[in-house]
Amino acid sequence: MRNSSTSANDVMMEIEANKPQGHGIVVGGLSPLSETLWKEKTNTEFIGDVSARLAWKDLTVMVTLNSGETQNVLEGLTGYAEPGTFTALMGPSGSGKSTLLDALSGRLASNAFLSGRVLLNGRKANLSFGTAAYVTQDDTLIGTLTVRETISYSARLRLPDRMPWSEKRTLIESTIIEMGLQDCADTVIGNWHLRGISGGEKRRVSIALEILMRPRLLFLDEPTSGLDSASAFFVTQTLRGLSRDGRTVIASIHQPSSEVFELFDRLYLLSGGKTVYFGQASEAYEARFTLPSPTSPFCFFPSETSDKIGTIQRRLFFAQAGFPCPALRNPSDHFLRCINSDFDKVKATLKGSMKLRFESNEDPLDKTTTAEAIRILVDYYRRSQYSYSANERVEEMSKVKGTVLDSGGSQASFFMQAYTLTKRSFVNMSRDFGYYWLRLVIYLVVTICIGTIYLNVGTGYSSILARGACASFVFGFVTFMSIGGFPSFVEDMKVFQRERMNGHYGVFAFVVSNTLSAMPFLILITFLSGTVCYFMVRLHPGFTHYLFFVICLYASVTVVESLMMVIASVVPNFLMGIIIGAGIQGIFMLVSGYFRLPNDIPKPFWRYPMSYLSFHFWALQGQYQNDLMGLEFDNSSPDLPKIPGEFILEQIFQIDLNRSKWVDVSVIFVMIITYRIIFFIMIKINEDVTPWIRGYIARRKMQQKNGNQKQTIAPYGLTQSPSLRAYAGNNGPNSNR
Ligand SMILES: Nc1ncnc2c1ncn2[C@@H]1O[C@H](COP(=O)(O)OP(=O)(O)OP(=O)(O)O)[C@@H](O)[C@H]1O
Repeated sequence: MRNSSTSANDVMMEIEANKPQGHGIVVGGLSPLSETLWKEKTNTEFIGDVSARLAWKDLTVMVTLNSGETQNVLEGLTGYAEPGTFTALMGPSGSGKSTLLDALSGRLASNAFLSGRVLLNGRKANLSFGTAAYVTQDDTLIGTLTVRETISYSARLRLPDRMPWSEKRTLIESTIIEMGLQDCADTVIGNWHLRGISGGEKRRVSIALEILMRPRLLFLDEPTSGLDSASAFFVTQTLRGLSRDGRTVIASIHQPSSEVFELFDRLYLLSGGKTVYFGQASEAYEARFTLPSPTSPFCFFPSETSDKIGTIQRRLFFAQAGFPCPALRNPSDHFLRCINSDFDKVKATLKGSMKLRFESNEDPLDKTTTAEAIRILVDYYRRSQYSYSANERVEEMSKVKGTVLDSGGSQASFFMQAYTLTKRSFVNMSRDFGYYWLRLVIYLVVTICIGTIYLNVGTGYSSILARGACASFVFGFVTFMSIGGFPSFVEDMKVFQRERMNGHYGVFAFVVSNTLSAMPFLILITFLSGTVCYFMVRLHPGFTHYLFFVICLYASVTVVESLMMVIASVVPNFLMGIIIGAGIQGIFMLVSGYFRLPNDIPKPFWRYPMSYLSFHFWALQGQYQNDLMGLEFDNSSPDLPKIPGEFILEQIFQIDLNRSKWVDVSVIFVMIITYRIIFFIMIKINEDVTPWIRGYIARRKMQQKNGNQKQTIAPYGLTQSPSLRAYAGNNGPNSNR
């Protein structure tokens, strides 16, 4: 953990090749606003050329499968991405696009091992969650916030506290303009009951959040997936615009239209984890263009063609390799058609006239299998000028050592993070009808039902059991209904995970804000419904008795929420989470002392420790005392003396009267704090320990398999992917994570 006054050296790795001369004069590729931001961050007047030149050489990624078998997902990839360019990773499904993106951005899964070199500005890149921005495929945004609010909260969470609000606002507004979101800036993102912005706009909001800190390197996983062709074009055009601002943009793209394809600068085409093509996107297929001079160092065309200078029709990569793009076929469709082996299966299923049509086609691709086409293309690329020039350029780039700016992590203080998150969460809860408002309605309806059924319960003989049953229902079933908030918790966790992966704030700030923001709603719900229930049933009269009842109800509902948050941190699937939460609460209810009296509960396990772990048990113990103590009840016959509440408590409900009811409710508050601590620990375990254990298991399985087979599978030098711990430790300027 580092303290918040991050030194310039922590953030700016060294300036060698581009060392500025004089005082504060060199600003490479940064807009004035970005420059201000970086100056805040680096606390220095000197900023060298901070553009990101990424190169990778002989990159191999091997994954360990459950069986212990290993599989090479990427094999010996070499390539580069330069500032001011937009590089598209393309390939059929399963070709390794996402894995390449993850390998370059330091986000590989724990069972994945990497060999080869990834260099950022000539230095071994440690891009683990921070140096670059990464936009994932899912738009996990808060549906109730407007676009401007979403970006503003993100800015407050990450920009330094001491940065004036006017500057922050300029940054927010410039980001909105840069992403072309002006028209929908005040429209809500949208959720199940709020109609919001379109899919393409959502994607641009996700990108806006990541470019807010002005990263020099931007990774995007399938930014156009699920969008119609117009939205996909607009998103890609925006990405190209971002690259033109001196940024390095790399995106995996599945099946681009020809208009989208034209926007790519470089194309990295993958099949089965191997390079099929890497070079200018326009040079992959037949095109009309101007040849460079044969004496130019950038003239990489085959010698027999490089003697012509001028604008001519060229046969480029795919045509040279024997697979020209037929007229009227979208080039990207053609590339994927060439390298997607699923087409072999499609061809095999064709019969009759369809098959004949395929075989009589002029396209050479129809006369060979896709597997064979892939083999030819991979071999052709390996021996081509394209591969040669890529290797040369990577070598050149690895020799030039430059500045690496660390754009990740929040620069805001813990208090700013906690305050902003609490406010954002509160606003979301108050706007989302499904979060608490619906629950308030249901709670009121249910408590009115309870009130009418136990109306004015009195102190008759039969009311003894009725009071017990009423308390048991309120503190058992009514608190149980809090489980209904679980889907909202899961959504919160998704947003948290995305933001956390990109270093937007610390775990502690999230846990604190999550606790505080829900508090007013829970107080409102429990005090309103508790009041209805208390006065309709006419429980033990007196203000302290009323207060105890509602406080105990509040504590019980809050403890259920805290338990469900712990479950959400472990099981992020809402159906499974609800089932697990219901199961745990069912067990706790069983040992609460109502369905089986405390002394009758089997001692091992059920009485000790289960009943003591059950918050229902403590709530009932407290409420029984609160309700019965000091009252007198009619006996079964009018001739018999009245029964004191203390007698019922001790003899019938088996309550320990030596313990104050306030102690009982305090235990529930201790449980709330304990669950919140467990919640914090579970998040940390998920971030730090789980990937380590998974990696260890993967390594062990691989070693065992190697031992059994008496051969070495893992190539020498394979290293495991970095974990989130590395990210939090190295990149977060805030020590308060
Ligand atoms: N951590 C992992 N463990 C096991 N297999 C993996 C792992 N990561 C990737 N793979 C496998 O590697 C192959 C490539 O996966 P990857 O997600 O990179 O492909 P992709 O080209 O992005 O596919 P898509 O377009 O469908 O997202 C797949 O067969 C996938 O199952």
